[in-house]
Amino acid sequence: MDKIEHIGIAVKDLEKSNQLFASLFGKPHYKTEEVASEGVKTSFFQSGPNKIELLEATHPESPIAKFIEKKGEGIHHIAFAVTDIKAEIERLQKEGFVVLNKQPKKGADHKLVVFLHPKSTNGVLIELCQEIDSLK
Ligand SMILES: CC[C@H](C(=O)O)C(=O)SCCNC(=O)CCNC(=O)[C@H](O)C(C)(C)COP(=O)(O)OP(=O)(O)OC[C@H]1O[C@@H](n2cnc3c(N)ncnc32)[C@H](O)[C@@H]1OP(=O)(O)O
Ligand SMILES: [Co+2]
Repeated sequence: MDKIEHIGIAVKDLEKSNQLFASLFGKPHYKTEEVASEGVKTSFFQSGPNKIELLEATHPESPIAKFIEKKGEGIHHIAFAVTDIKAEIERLQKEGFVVLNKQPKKGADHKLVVFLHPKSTNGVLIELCQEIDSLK
């Protein structure tokens, strides 16, 4: 795992939170993207080398809707950049982590992604991301 790729924050109202974080960072988000397969609408902010991903649920069954129902708005996951997501899945399964999707799936911001169950990572939902362009 090379670096933190982004921190995901669950929000109820993406428009409102876009304004809030634009005033926090002093600049607007650089993109918004819907990921229908995840039931989310996202917006991304760049702050120096760091990225923040705001996520709003697009339907009640969305992981974000369930998270907010249970825990309210707040940090939802930490995503790490990896160079070989398939090798990482193998490695982490051998290490005993619970990989939620054995096949990488299309994420936002031009990435392939995998998630680890928070119960296997001290209660923090971990996402692994590989740039789609870097696929061998
Ligand atoms: C891919 C687009 C974008 C990107 O970056 O590219 C994204 O990041 S999309 C982000 C949204 N998608 C996901 O989160 C996919 C992975 N998540 C899941 O598969 C589920 O949310 C899962 C399995 C983590 C939980 O789903 P479940 O149906 O089991 O919900 P429960 O409420 O029953 O949760 C079980 C248990 O886990 C705790 N939990 C749930 N979410 C989180 C979280 N984000 N961080 C920490 N803990 C979490 C929840 O509190 C329950 O624990 P308990 O002690 O039983 O209360
Ligand atoms: Co994410």
